[in-house]
Amino acid sequence: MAKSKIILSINAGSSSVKVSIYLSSFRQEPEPIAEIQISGLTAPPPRLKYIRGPETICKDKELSGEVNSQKDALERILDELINDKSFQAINKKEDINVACHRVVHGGDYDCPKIINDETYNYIQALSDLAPLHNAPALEIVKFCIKELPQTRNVAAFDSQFHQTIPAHIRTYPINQEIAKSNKLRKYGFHGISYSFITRSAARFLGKKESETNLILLHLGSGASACAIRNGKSWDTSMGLTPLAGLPGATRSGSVDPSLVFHYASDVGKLSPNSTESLHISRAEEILNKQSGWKSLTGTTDFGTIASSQDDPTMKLAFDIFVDRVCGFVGSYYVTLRGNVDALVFAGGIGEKSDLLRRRVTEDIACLGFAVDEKKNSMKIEDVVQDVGKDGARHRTLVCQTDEQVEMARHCAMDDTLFNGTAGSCRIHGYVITVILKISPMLKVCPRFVDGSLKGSG
Ligand SMILES: Nc1ncnc2c1ncn2[C@@H]1O[C@H](COP(=O)(O)OP(=O)(O)O)[C@@H](O)[C@H]1O
Ligand SMILES: CC(=O)OP(=O)(O)O
Ligand SMILES: [Mg+2]
Repeated sequence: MAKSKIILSINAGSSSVKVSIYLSSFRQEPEPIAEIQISGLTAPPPRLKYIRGPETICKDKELSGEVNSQKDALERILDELINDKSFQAINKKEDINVACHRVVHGGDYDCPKIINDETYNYIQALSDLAPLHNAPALEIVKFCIKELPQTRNVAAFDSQFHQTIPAHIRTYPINQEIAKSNKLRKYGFHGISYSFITRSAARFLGKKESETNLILLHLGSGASACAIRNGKSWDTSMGLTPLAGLPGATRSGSVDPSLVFHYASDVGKLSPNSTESLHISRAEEILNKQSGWKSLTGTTDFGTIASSQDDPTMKLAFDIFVDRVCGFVGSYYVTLRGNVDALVFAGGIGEKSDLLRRRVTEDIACLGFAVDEKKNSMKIEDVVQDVGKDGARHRTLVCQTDEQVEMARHCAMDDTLFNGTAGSCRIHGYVITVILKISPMLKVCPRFVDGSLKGSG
């Protein structure tokens, strides 16, 4: 019987870093032993929450100036875990066997990969297509490779779940030669979350996943919608990048593409914040980082917007969100031909704002969705909770999504990720030595290239 391993699941979102720690045996459900997160990176001061087993160690501690990026957040999280003498599972860095990283843009990858030279470079090349996510996630990967040399690093991709989107939905009506050579298509994101929600909702409904049709809403700092047809992604609102579709904390969501040319004369130029690892134009920077709730209201916290509806500015932001969300629900209702087992709300806003759920369901009542006022205003405590009105044509659910456990599951269920060979990685001058398990994989997988090991996941 193989030894249990400690898996660290690292979810670097645009406004938070959430880390869950699991004790895991091969092909068993990972057992959660602690979770720790730093949120509010776009609405300082950031806040720390740490739960170990049944104990809440720290609920909502304000952090002073030292945490400014996702990498800072992970550094702080690791310090907290290693210095917690009561946390027996991790006494030293070497106790962490696998670090699984949420990487938003995985291009054509359709499954998680061990991070080695090849996969690292592939992900880095996609950084410009997920400017709020891939570069910060890679900073975290780099940090782990340097600080946790004994740990196997795995990347799980938000885009991998959407590889099933059919050609007529994922193709943009542009020159197809250019589209193919530049890989311009709809990729879609939040897929790790959608995979968790689909499985959880199907189980809740007592249906086989492969027979379940859902409209899913992951509404957090970044927000998107997804149509699930027979358990698989059929359409989703984000596209080539996570900017498309719904507005978010700092993102505009979809706007007329020509808007960019009318915004200001210099927005096409490279932003001063462009770096070696991320080339971003002023236009992309404005639409990704200086739009959305921040530009409309001054806050990125949708909780504040929802609770300030007497203020016309806050009301406008809220109404815009309801309008755009309803637009996608209507569109996905049609693309699923009305075969919808449930509408599911998830993500920070979807799980916490009963007002948003009520307003959206009121506006799509013509499709047969309705929430029960009492059920909808109750605290969401289960993984999936029914908030729908008895007798409504379609069910309405809330799912407390868990991207970290979904990633840990990938690692626990897959032989290569859990037991396989880890490739070493040479990044920015660091040559990282790894636990190289002498295995049959050696024959087919890794090859030495100028001193570093190039392996495939
Ligand atoms: N009570 C609340 N009502 C509405 N929105 C909330 C509430 N609490 C938190 N939020 C929103 O949830 C967002 C975070 O969602 P989350 O899914 O955790 O974000 P991330 O995209 O960083 O993963 C915050 O930006 C905040 O706007
Ligand atoms: C893809 C995306 O927007 O992720 P998040 O909501 O975590 O920022
Ligand atoms: Mg998120």
